[in-house]
Amino acid sequence: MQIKTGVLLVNLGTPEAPTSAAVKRYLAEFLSDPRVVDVSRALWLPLLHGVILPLRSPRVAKLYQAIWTDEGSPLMVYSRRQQAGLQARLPHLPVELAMSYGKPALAQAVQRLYDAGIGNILVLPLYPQYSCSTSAAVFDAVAAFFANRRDVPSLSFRRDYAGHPAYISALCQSIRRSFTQHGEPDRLLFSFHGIPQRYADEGDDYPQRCRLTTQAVAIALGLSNDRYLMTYQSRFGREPWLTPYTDKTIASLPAQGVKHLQVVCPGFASDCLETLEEIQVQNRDIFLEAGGERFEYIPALNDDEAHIEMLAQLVLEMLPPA
Ligand SMILES: C=CC1=C(C)c2cc3[nH]c(cc4nc(cc5[nH]c(cc1n2)c(C)c5CCC(=O)O)C(CCC(=O)O)=C4C)c(C)c3C=C
Ligand SMILES: [Fe+2]
Ligand SMILES: [Fe+2]
Repeated sequence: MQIKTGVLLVNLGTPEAPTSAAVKRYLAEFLSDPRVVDVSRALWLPLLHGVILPLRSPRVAKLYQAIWTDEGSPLMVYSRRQQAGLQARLPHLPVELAMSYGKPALAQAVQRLYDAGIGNILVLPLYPQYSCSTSAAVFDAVAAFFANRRDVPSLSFRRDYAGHPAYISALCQSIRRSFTQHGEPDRLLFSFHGIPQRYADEGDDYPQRCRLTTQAVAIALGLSNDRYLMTYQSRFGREPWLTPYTDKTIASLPAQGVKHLQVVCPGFASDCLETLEEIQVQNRDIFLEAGGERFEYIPALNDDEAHIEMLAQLVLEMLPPA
């Protein structure tokens, strides 16, 4: 009998509504994962529930309100479109979407594949650059689902796709489109979500994976070193995160003669709070207030045809030989 294969697409997750209560539920689950915040539970959980969630949830809910669409949170809207696009492209393989935090819950998505008699699961985290705080959290959750079961299926886990030619080419297409539409900027800034510097010091190769993507795109676009920069955004908490920081760098650029800036965030498969609000609103303001003149944010790959085709290629590469 032939073993049936199914695909599990996984992204981070997002609140169910742009309300303080829904954001609190989402952040409570997300920030309780030791893969995300690894400090001692005895110290962290009282601080999280007593201080961080009550203060942060109402503030962040307002930010979500600013980007919310009629169809819901952008991250969920684009993730659903990616699932539908990939399912249409690969009609013979069931494609499930799961979120690490919130809904659709990963355990339920895996259960659906399990109930459908899938004996081979291809797990594709939608994080182009591996990090212990994201991709490894997906790995843990899939392993936890099967921890108490007798019948574990075959599993393939795509660690990341930071230098995959189809990913680099989809990014280049999107950047070229922006250059054609707005003209070539003085600088192209590649901004990636940050992680604590300590995680990298302890072995997370995320910064190397980000550099690989940036260099591959810069080479493919023929950009010389003085035409682009790479930074890290979305810092959380007090300890040092990867540098240089996106906001500080952007604030310093106009004084160096950079008046026209374009920003691309290759680490986000879908637009979300961190791109649509932090980059497109907050960092645009920082640039203009520092004397910049033109700022354009280049959208994430979202449901671009080239992105769906790239996801299909990744899945086909994971299939066992016929
Ligand atoms: C607390 C530490 C955090 C680490 C480490 C972290 C890593 C990390 N995150 C993403 C992708 C996304 N993060 C998003 C939101 C977000 N991230 C953190 C914290 C950490 N992220 C918080 C607290 C939040 C929520 C918003 C806020 O309170 O500021 C999102 C957007 C979700 C959405 O609903 O739109 C994404 C996507 C990556 C890729 C990454 C490590 C490489
Ligand atoms: Fe994050
Ligand atoms: Fe943020």
